Amino acid sequence: MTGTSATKYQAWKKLQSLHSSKSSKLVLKELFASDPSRFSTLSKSFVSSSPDVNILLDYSKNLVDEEVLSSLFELAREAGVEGFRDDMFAGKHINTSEDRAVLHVALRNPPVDKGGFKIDEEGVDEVHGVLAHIKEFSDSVRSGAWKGYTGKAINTIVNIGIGGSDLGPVMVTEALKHYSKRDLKTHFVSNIDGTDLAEVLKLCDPETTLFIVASKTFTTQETITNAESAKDWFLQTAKDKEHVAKHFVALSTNTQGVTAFGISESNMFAFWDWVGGRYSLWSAIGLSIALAIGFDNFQEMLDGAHAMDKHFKETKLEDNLPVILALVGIWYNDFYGAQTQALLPYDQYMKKFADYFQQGDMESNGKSVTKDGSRVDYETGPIIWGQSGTNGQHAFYQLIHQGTKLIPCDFLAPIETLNPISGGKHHEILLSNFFAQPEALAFGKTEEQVVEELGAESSNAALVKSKIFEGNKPTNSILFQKLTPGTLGALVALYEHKIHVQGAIWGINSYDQMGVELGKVLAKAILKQLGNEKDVQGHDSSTTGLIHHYQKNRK
Ligand SMILES: O=P(O)(O)OC[C@H]1O[C@H](O)[C@@H](O)[C@@H](O)[C@@H]1O
Repeated sequence: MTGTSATKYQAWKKLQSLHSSKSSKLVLKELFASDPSRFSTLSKSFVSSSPDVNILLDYSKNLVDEEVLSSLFELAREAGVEGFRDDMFAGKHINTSEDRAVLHVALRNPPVDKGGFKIDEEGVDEVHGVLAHIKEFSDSVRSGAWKGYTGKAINTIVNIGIGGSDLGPVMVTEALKHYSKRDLKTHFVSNIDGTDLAEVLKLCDPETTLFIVASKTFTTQETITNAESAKDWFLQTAKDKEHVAKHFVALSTNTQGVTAFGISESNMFAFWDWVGGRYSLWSAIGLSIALAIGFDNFQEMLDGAHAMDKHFKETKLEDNLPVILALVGIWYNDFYGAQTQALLPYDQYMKKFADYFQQGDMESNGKSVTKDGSRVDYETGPIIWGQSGTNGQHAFYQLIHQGTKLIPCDFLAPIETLNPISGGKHHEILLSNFFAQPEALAFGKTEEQVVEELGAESSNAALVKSKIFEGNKPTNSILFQKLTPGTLGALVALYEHKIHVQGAIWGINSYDQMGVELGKVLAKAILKQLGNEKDVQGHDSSTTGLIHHYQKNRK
């Protein structure tokens, strides 16, 4: 069961021996040649009618055969993935180190009488009330009914937050820009570097700007400092503190912190400790999303995620998209020694998708002890990276094709574009690349092909070698109908559940983030010492030397 060291599972041992005995025989060219129905066997669809979502996952271009796949599913069963999944949906405290439930699925759960899951946990029955508050508020700002302190409507939103209180809204407002209200500008300030806030404030008019202070804990140094500075900037013009109420709202679980900051409770949108920061875009943290794209679109995104939740909860493992993605990922991560996983959306709107899942995946599964406190003796979470195609093709694909590292890639693309300019020509070119890259990665180019192509020049042996593509590089292809709010919701939930399944198999706690603490504590201690050289105490010679160098040279 979860918390167990993964190497103890029989299926894990079996996979190790399968890797030793047959990895050299898992050659995509041969696997495809010997099985004409490989694509139809190893591709699965997720279909929802409300909202309308259609996602095809083709995982046939992976270095797996029937035996490997069935052992991977055995591993999932042996590790108790199904029970652990059900525990999450039931509100059990699967975040053991913090003794918390993990209920981002409750944020997109319809009422039980409308087909929602029954979840018992404090706060769950408040979810729809907060959604109603988000609707009421976003409708009133978008319609112009909400007025700033001089009676003007709001035309600029500034979300101040960091990590999970920033990355989700940033990714989604970009991904769903097509649906956004263009006369309402949305900006995001996250970095403590004053440049971030200063540059955004240059674009704002205090009379027409609404600041959203987004922080689960309301103690995060970057966010509180940025919010204080934004308030000072606002009051330089507005003068009267009473006006803050019209221009500042808060998204938080910390009512006391919010009111101490000067934001009234009626301008606070609550959420609960069972919402992890990196899983919070579905909560009040999504207020900037609802403002940008309207509440109906926000709701459709929640519904798309819920449809994926149902699929994850109710579909047998062999047909379960998040489980399949998780298991093939584990095959490369733990048996082939792959260090990274690339996310490559062929949709410009999804250009922040990989950035978003850097936190989603790496903060969740970047752990090295199991839930029962033992050091793992296997690899856990992969390094997530990527960017939108075809830009990546002209930047880093060289290394994926011909470098020495194994980089499993997920390719994602919409069948229909939202911008069919020039008669759809751009989209056809984009998709031809989406189809070509996984094909090239899988099947490569042999020496014979290169020699034939080069003709007379083939006497140059080095040139021939440089043009060979070894191939056999694994990919998943995810083809969805169109980038609608519902589809985006389903795609994000797909990857969330992939992370959950991998964490369950590795026996780690995917829902705490102790690793972000130490640096924060040290920075606070150092901040107190920066004023005076004499105060710089308790550090190694490198850190002391760096601080002294700064102190001597600052102006
Ligand atoms: O919303 P908050 O509380 O400001 O936290 C912002 C971020 O802080 C830390 O980096 C982590 O805990 C993240 O998971 C979190 O998203």
